[in-house]
Amino acid sequence: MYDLPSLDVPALSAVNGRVRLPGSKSISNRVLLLAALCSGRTVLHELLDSDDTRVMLQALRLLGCGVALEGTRATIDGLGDRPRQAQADLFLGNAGTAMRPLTAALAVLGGAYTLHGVPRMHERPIGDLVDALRALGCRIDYTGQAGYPPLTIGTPALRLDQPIPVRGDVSSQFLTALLMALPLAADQAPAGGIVIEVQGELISKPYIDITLKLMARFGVAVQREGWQRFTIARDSRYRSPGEIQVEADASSASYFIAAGALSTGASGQNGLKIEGVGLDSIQGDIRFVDAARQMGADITGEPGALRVRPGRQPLAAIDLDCNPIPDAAMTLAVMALYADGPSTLRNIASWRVKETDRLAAMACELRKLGATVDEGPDFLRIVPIAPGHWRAASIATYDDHRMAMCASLAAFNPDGVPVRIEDPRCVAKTFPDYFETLFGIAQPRADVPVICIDGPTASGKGTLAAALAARLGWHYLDSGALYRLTGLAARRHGVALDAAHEPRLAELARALPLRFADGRVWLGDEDVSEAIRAEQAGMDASRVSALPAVRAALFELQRGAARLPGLVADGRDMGTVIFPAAPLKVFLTAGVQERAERRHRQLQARGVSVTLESLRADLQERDARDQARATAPLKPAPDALLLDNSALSIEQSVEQVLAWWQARQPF
Ligand SMILES: Nc1ncnc2c1ncn2[C@@H]1O[C@H](COP(=O)(O)OP(=O)(O)OP(=O)(O)O)[C@@H](O)[C@H]1O
Ligand SMILES: Nc1ccn([C@H]2C[C@H](O)[C@@H](COP(=O)(O)O)O2)c(=O)n1
Repeated sequence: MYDLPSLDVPALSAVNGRVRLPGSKSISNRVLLLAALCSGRTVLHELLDSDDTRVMLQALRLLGCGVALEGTRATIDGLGDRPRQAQADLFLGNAGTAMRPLTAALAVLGGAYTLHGVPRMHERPIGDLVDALRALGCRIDYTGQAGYPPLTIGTPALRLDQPIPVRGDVSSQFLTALLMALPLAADQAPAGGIVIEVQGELISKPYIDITLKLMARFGVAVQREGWQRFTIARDSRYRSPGEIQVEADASSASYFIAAGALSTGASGQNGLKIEGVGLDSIQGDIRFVDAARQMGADITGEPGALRVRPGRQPLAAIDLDCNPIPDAAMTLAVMALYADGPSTLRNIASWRVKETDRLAAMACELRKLGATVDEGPDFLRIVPIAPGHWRAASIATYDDHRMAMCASLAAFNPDGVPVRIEDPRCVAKTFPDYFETLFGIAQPRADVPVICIDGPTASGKGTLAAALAARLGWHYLDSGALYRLTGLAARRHGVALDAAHEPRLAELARALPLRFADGRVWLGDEDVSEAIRAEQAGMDASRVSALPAVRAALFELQRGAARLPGLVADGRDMGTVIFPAAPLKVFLTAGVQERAERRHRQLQARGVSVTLESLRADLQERDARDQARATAPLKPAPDALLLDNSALSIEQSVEQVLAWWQARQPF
């Protein structure tokens, strides 16, 4: 996950290959609660690991459930045969799929509970659900603003003989919450069962369908009359199905379907396989496929998977009632930017009470990209952006995961402008590794951005480059480590480090069995992290690096390190030979005495005893060799910016380079 203030997504041209998506949020939190409410043990496979499921899991633990988590597999021992905690304070973040159903379940069961969340959760209405619960005898009080969390829950005196009215036109989660909670009171039901009557036109019906299908898996079959009347039989009781496989998230699939549809060029033609969710999904957002097809996407179903290829381009404009797919419809809003005319997304008033007011947020952010957008009370009309008119924009995400994921689709613009995503961490709500997943299958429209840091020994290149990479969320290439590893491999094989053995040394370099993992460097089975940092290893590296065949052998490996979203590379020839087209090259220097002292302090800290004088001499010898060699000598690229950091702190050097980088950005 990118835990950064912002993430710059370079312009993208295509996606291809295969992608496996995390589990559905809607299914994950429903099955977690159902597993908690039944007797026996339920094993949930491919459960989503995200902010919203984490708050649910923590709440279930506090209520007394057995919860064991192993990767994406959760084992839940339900409260049907375990003592339930009669009191608990439950923090539910911004998870509507936890707040609403837990409110209903605990209000029906009774106890002394407090339910609260992040400030935005306290702005998301829950009054219609609370009214319905109070009408059947539940005791619920608001501790803040009436109609909104936080809430306290007491012990009910249930009256189940009359139909329970609930509004269906604000959020379908209120009905879902009642449906999942009321089987807990089935033993007190009248002979005809417990009846729920929906008032107003029910929105987001497919989500109710998921609820009913999952309740049936747990042994409770609800009788449905249209979308107005639901009856829970008197003998209803939750029973564990034993195991449940959670489908991949159909809403998350929408971003990859859109990316596949927007792909251009040969690399996108083979398409993208989206694994974990197929056309037979129980999730309502699978209907996004129909909308995307209507716009021209070429989507085929495979067992448990979808395949998307670019179809019609530009996409066809649409005019659609998006009520059944409120979440995935946000993806259509961005696809509309690439259409052949204005698109209208209707019946999306529920967007206003989601993680943010999504109607206002989407309109505002699409305009930043250059679109003309009309925002109505319950619709958006989006005029596409003509090629040549896309603007590089810094997109605000409003702590809303879907805003961030939608915004990334603007990177497929034909003008090749990058897009900046503010607070990319918000995707943790449903898809913590969204950007890593996208970058893993996306092709950049042009070269991946690279910042080169070259300079003499101990000038601080590695320290600066690693810090820059962390600040930007980019990859980091320590090219010196490759020469150090080659020198070490040669010593291990007894090969002399001289020109007479150049072909053999090049062979070793080409076949280095290297692995970088968890900050450690491995050569075959040996952890050589310390060994390659010895001063002798630096000197050996300097020797083998003077040989052209060795340099040639390591060329492709270094070039291949330039991966999305960007690379910071440090060495001697990053700017001159490996990445000559890099948009920012820095030649980092410091006085020789300063560098010798830094290295001296560094070695002392590692417990290595060496004199300052000998270090200084070694350093000068190494620099002289690196500068004098015929191939790729150490020297600044003609377009490099010089940075003498003798009198700068590490942080000052980092800020300086970031300022140079930012000055080159269009945002
Ligand atoms: N601006 C700075 N001010 C003070 N100390 C620094 C500065 N930059 C780096 N250092 C320190 O200098 C030491 C050498 O830095 P580093 O190892 O990053 O240099 P390098 O150029 O990558 O070296 P090499 O050429 O051997 O790879 C480290 O201990 C680092 O913390
Ligand atoms: N791009 C590079 C990187 C390193 N070398 C050589 C020259 C150095 O003396 C030696 C060790 O590098 P360090 O780890 O100290 O950065 O490797 C090179 O020629 N080209």
